[in-house]
Amino acid sequence: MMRKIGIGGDHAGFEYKEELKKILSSKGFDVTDFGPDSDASTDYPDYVHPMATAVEKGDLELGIAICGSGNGVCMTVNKHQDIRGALVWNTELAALARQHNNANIVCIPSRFIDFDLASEIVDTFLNTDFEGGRHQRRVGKIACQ
Ligand SMILES: O=C(CO)[C@H](O)[C@H](O)[C@H](O)COP(=O)(O)O
Repeated sequence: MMRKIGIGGDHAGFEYKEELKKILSSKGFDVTDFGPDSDASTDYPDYVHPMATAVEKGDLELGIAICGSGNGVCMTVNKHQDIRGALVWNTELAALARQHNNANIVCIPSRFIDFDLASEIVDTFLNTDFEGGRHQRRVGKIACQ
């Protein structure tokens, strides 16, 4: 079965989003693009809130959020109760975000890493499993009651 992935961000993430979509589709992922549809200046919450909702509902397995620093999209998606968004700038952090934190959205700072690294980060994130065990206990304690 095709894995369902979301992608979204803002104007600063637009170019990376377009290239990542092509790569992911060619690898057989079912990619939903939440926008924006151009590099015109825009506001990342308008695109990544809907993506976070889709991940929360289970309509998508994982999400990719891209803005200039990665912080804006990360702050936004982490407002959702069942989202664990991780700001990631190398492949080791991408693996740890999945292995230890069961992150379900990777947040990428397009203005601070080159595209090849962003693509490697996404590949690592999508292909690393949560380890569970002691990490499950900790992840279970993240949510506010
Ligand atoms: O929200 C951000 C900072 O956390 C993102 O990096 C945005 O992409 C950035 O703020 C956009 O900046 P711009 O000057 O409006 O292009």
